[in-house]
Amino acid sequence: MRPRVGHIQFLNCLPLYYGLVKNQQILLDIELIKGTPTELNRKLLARELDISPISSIEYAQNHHDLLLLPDLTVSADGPVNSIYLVSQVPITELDGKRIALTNTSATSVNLLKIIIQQKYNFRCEYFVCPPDLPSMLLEGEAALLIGDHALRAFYQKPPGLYFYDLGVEWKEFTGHKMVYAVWAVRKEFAQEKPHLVQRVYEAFISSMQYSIKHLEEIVKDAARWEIYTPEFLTHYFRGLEFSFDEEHKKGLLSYYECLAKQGIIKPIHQLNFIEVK
Ligand SMILES: C=C(O[C@@H]1C=C(C(=O)O)C=C[C@H]1O)C(=O)O
Repeated sequence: MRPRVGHIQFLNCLPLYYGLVKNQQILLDIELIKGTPTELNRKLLARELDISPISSIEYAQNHHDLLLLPDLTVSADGPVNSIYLVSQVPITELDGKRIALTNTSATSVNLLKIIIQQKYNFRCEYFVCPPDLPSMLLEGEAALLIGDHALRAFYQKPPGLYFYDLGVEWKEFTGHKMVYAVWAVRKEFAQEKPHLVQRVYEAFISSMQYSIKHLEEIVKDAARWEIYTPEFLTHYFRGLEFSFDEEHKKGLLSYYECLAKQGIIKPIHQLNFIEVK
């Protein structure tokens, strides 16, 4: 059976997908399954996927069953430009209010809870719903959107709303980079088929390297189908980081520490990676 590999169906992962498409052979040798982060999180744990990008919190919650792929994340150093708390009042007036959370996210909904409680010292009430801004704001004072839903909302900026980039809030609060997604493989699969994991890993790494060199080409292709200007897309992609270096590790462990402090996860101090050649 070909390895079943997840793909986040947001523009933020287009640079990683783009290079795979250029490498036609790998697309014949894997089954690529698209979904939102929460769909992919669920599928990897349900053994419906073998390797996938998942929400970074999901690794912390299931690290006994998973291994990380080195050198790959979806991260940002400050502004991420596609994770917004959209509010009808300034953020400083949100204490005690209801906040709608998109059902597509796991990392960012918990990042928001950290920001609200540990940075602002507020208590809010949260409810989860599909990412539709008008209906979210009917019931909530503010709404959290991620990925393409957040990008679109920001681009079309309805009047009278305040937009808070969670990457900026996190950077102000901790001084760290923020890691939103990591690539993980089920431990069992990695033990049984290390050569396949190596192959998929190499394909993603060369895809990432291709994309960094050919950003203009990706923007041009994407702009044909999207509402955004090429300048907007270039700025968006340039703000994203796909690597996993020491600074990303520090940022990720600091996020895990904040989550544990708030009782959302059990403490985790170590990241376990597959061995690659
Ligand atoms: C940068 C983003 O990061 C995403 C946010 C995720 C989450 O909140 O669980 C998961 C995967 C990432 O692709 C985004 O969606 O805009």
